[in-house]
Amino acid sequence: MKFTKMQGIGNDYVYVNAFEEKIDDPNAVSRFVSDRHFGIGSDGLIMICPSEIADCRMRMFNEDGSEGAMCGNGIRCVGKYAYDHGIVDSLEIDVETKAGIKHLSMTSENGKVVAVTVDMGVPELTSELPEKIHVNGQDLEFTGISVGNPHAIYYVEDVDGLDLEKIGPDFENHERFPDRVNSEFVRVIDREHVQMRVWERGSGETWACGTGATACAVASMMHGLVEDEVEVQLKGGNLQIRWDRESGHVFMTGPAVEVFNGEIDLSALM
Ligand SMILES: N[C@@H](CCC[C@H](N)C(=O)O)C(=O)O
Repeated sequence: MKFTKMQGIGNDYVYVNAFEEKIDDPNAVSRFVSDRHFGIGSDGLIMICPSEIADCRMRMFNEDGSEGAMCGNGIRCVGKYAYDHGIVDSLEIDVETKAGIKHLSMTSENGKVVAVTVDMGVPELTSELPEKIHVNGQDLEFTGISVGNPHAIYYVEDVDGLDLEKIGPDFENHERFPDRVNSEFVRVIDREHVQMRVWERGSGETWACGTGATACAVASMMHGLVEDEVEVQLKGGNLQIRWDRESGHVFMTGPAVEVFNGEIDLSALM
């Protein structure tokens, strides 16, 4: 199988051009290629597929093989791949996802895409503002936001000090979230900057999460903690999030990078 390794601020996926490649069992392929010791090494698998209603379609799979409805860092890389590899010839494109069609506005340098702004749509509050929860032996408060996939935002004083490998699974699998949840741990730095770490459903701690950063920014805006345009600082870099309250749409801007191309033998899976 031919693939391209790409990353958006350290949230890395194996991308497969499904206009040319066929994958019979993407869940198993995702588990196989994601393995950082026996596979390629990634947070999951993303397929760039033909679409009947948009310029292309993104299917994303977490490291554990589960399919996600939306991926903020992934969709920026899908846009870059589609433009740089000639699937589209416009810097303004629509990408079909399981969470609906997303519009991408891309910026290029020397004919290659370097940054992408994604219209993430209208976020939805999925909890009380905030809601109490007993998790990991503590009484905490979270704010639930859906941007096509589910997020729970927790405000903490010491983001760097959290042992996410230890506590993450309790947050992900809490009974309040029957479909599991992506969990964001957030510190407000000032009215224009927040720091965030994420424990992703299906992939564990990743260096960044675009939908998570969007949800965290929107929660912070709803709580009146920050302005309507904010920089979210993650382990792998920064994302700009802007909420246009008039239309309700939220926009995420960040880089997209191609790391290398390769070919992998999948016969071990057959
Ligand atoms: N890393 C992604 C989110 C991937 C999907 C998520 N783990 C889920 O299962 O909902 C991002 O950048 O948004």
